[in-house]
Amino acid sequence: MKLDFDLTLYLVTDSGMVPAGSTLSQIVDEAIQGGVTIVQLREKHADTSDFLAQAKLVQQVTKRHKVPLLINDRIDIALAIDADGVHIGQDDMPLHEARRLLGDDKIIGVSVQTREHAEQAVLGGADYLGIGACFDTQTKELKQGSQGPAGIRDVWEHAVEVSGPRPVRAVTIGGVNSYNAVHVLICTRTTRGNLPLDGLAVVSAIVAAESPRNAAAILRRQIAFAFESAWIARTPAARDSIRSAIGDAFEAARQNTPLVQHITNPVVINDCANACLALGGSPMMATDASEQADLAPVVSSLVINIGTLNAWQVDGMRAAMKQANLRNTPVILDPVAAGATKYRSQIVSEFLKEFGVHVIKGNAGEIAALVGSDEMHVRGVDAVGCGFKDPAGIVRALSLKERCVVVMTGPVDYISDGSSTFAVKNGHKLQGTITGSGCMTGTAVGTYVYAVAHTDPLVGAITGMVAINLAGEHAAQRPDVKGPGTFRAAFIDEMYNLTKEQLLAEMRIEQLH
Ligand SMILES: Cc1ncc(COP(=O)(O)OP(=O)(O)O)c(N)n1
Ligand SMILES: Cc1nc(C(=O)O)sc1CCOP(=O)(O)O
Repeated sequence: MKLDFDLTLYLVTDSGMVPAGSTLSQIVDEAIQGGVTIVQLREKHADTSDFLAQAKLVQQVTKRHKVPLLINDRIDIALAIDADGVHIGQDDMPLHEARRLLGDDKIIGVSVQTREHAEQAVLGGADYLGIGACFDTQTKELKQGSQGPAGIRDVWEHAVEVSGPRPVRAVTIGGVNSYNAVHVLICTRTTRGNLPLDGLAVVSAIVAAESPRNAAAILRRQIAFAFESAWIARTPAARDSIRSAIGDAFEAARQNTPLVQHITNPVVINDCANACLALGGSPMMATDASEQADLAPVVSSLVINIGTLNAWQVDGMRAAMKQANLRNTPVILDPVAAGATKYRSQIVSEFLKEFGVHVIKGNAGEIAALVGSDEMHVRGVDAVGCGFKDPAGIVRALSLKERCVVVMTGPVDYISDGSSTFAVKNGHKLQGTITGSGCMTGTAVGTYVYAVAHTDPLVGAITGMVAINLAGEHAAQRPDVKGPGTFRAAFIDEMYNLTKEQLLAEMRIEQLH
């Protein structure tokens, strides 16, 4: 009978990374104690006798812990030590030959890079797939480059589709670590059925870690978080109590004073800091990469605004998002003028590949650029065009593509988590006459999203939109407001003065999906 196996945290070894004074067997031992559930011995440069000797040593450890041991590429070594199975790549022995030699009781995993590879492996009877490469890696030279979580999802979805009622099992590999583990597992869930990968495969994140045991334990914690996460695809029934949830999120900010860390542009930095304070948050505007790790433990949410992008800001943004992702702190991305220049488009696409972002907030032109629609465009920082035929559908499509909540601002704001989509019809046209009102919207979302992010970032995003738009309406009605200058000050005042009762009585939201 085939051994039951658990792919949750899959350690692939590389003895070239073992630090002086340590042995591979010790590392495997520690890693299993930290939570590794399956081990693959991968010796790319060892001759047969060294490989065999290493395999025997590592097998003593895996047997002691009752964790399966697979052998990379070498069926002969697997047979010699009676390993639990093998892992083979596209250039190795064909699956049917490996199966013939090993028999049905052994585990055979196959590396796949494309839908076609996945289909062949599934139909050929692979026990699991190793889909790669997720990210760039220092561990081996990649023939085809990395696909990012969205590319891995595409292959995984196809594998699930062709494997019928009992989906094949799969992990992804390549550049995976504790910082990006949650992002990878959330972003690779299938669109239909919301099916996650079975786990993650890593080499350097454990073998080269200072403490393989701690590294494995942190990875297990992150994987468990991702499996339990409700960040996407909630059921529409959960929306019944949306109004009271919005009221609760609004109040939570006033009670808990979330620390909203911004890396934003100098044009709006002061307005955003004041808006955050007025709504009940505590603004932090630290931009340097070197201080993000120290700040991260106390940050409630992170707002990344690419308004005046430059290389050192990008470094700070990367460092901050990496830390936020490790702590599962909500990240709000404002892709200002994405689509206006190649540089911005490229940076945003790299960010969305590498980091988990929980809310994207943009105007119609920015959202069009991210979703790949030519119905709207960006001119400078403004959206131009006649509008989307189906704005709610566009927002939902981007949400499903990026696996996050998407807010599209405009005369009507559209907000979707891919499952439910809402229109927020509050707001005043004077908001469009001052610089920074869009950026303050990102701040508002960041202020409210923290409290509910782990259960429902959609609620936090809608709360931010309703609160800021009501403040705009209230400010515009004031007799002392004569135009953009007086509106700007009154806008902050009305954020400060807004009450939960007003919010609940005056919000104009409509559920569209
Ligand atoms: C779990 C897992 N997935 C993929 C691979 C890569 O295997 P392969 O394509 O055979 O490349 P090498 O490992 O031989 O460099 C893997 N080893 N494990
Ligand atoms: C062994 C291997 N296979 C890959 C694939 O894409 O199939 S990537 C890879 C190396 C993964 O190492 P690390 O976790 O250190 O990035």
